[in-house]
Amino acid sequence: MSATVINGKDLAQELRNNMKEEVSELKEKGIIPHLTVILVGDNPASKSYVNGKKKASEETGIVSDIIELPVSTTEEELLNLIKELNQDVSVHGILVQLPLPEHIKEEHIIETIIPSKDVDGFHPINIGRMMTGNDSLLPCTPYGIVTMLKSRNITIQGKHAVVIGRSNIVGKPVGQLLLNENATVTYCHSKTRNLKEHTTRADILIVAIGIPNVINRDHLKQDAVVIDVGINRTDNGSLTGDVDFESAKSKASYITPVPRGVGPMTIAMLLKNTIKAAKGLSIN
Ligand SMILES: NC(=O)C1=CN([C@@H]2O[C@H](COP(=O)(O)OP(=O)(O)OC[C@H]3O[C@@H](n4cnc5c(N)ncnc54)[C@H](OP(=O)(O)O)[C@@H]3O)[C@@H](O)[C@H]2O)C=CC1
Ligand SMILES: Nc1nc(=O)c2c([nH]1)NC[C@@H]1CN(c3ccc(C(=O)N[C@@H](CCC(=O)O)C(=O)O)cc3)C=[N+]21
Repeated sequence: MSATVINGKDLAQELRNNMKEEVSELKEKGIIPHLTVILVGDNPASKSYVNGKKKASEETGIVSDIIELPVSTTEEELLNLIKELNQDVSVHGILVQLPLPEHIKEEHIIETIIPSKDVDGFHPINIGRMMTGNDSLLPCTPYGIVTMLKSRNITIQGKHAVVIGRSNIVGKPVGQLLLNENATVTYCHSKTRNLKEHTTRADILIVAIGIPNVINRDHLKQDAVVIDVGINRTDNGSLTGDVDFESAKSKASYITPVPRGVGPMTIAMLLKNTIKAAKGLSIN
């Protein structure tokens, strides 16, 4: 038996097709959904992600602009730009691409974005609302993962979900969303002892580490659902996940590939959040 592959690229395309209609309905009411992405410095990987976001936005009719700033930009300058965008009624979503140069404190930036325009879902207000189960803009990668599971009617309730990774942008919030969906959640990280003892108990295994191919079939329970969040660039320039795909595929029931897995879903959820922000659905 070999796992069913959940193709995030195709699902993201399907979602974008549906969003096109929603965007044209908004436009008829005079609302043009508008996302502004800020990129500080010239990290090539960040540039490539940001361009992917712009392309996907435009496909759905969302207006998207990229503000590119030099690496020498001060924290104060960036904060002032965000405050201007917070006030600009034509802008519905603000995304500051991470990571930022070392002299800029990420939390200062994230906390300055008005929660109603925080389409990344990283502001403590949005995180807090997610934790309390209230309406919020959800972090895009976790939201994309839950959407992928639901698209295949994979039951989350009552399942044991094991998350490897506890970053603020992926690991922690994906565990919280799965808990909100009534999973029993275990978090693992770099200090976890006997990782395999935990992972082999997972019905759903979420891998968000950032080390190529460290998880393989020996880490899995038979027929586990495996979601690979990792994006690692190999020496020959291609992308690979944190999961050894061929090995894991031979034991899993469902698996996501890299590329064409979680990555495109992250962008689709960003667009969804931008539309939600444009509708003014989040009360901040
Ligand atoms: N597909 C997508 O849309 C996205 C993909 N990514 C990718 O996902 C991966 C993770 O990203 P991110 O969460 O930002 O990364 P971070 O580096 O912030 O976090 C990595 C996590 O993995 C844990 N970890 C590291 N080594 C091990 C190990 N040997 N065993 C178990 N746990 C370990 C760390 O533990 P500790 O906390 O103890 O240090 C940490 O919690 C990266 O490859 C990134 O590129 C990220 C965002 C979006
Ligand atoms: N403020 C902020 N928000 C983010 O959401 C954010 C960020 N900063 N910093 C970096 C990470 C990473 N991330 C990805 C999004 C899409 C793909 C994606 O679409 N990947 C394609 C491949 C793209 C390619 O070929 O380069 C795929 O996996 O198929 C990957 C990674 C968002 N991030």
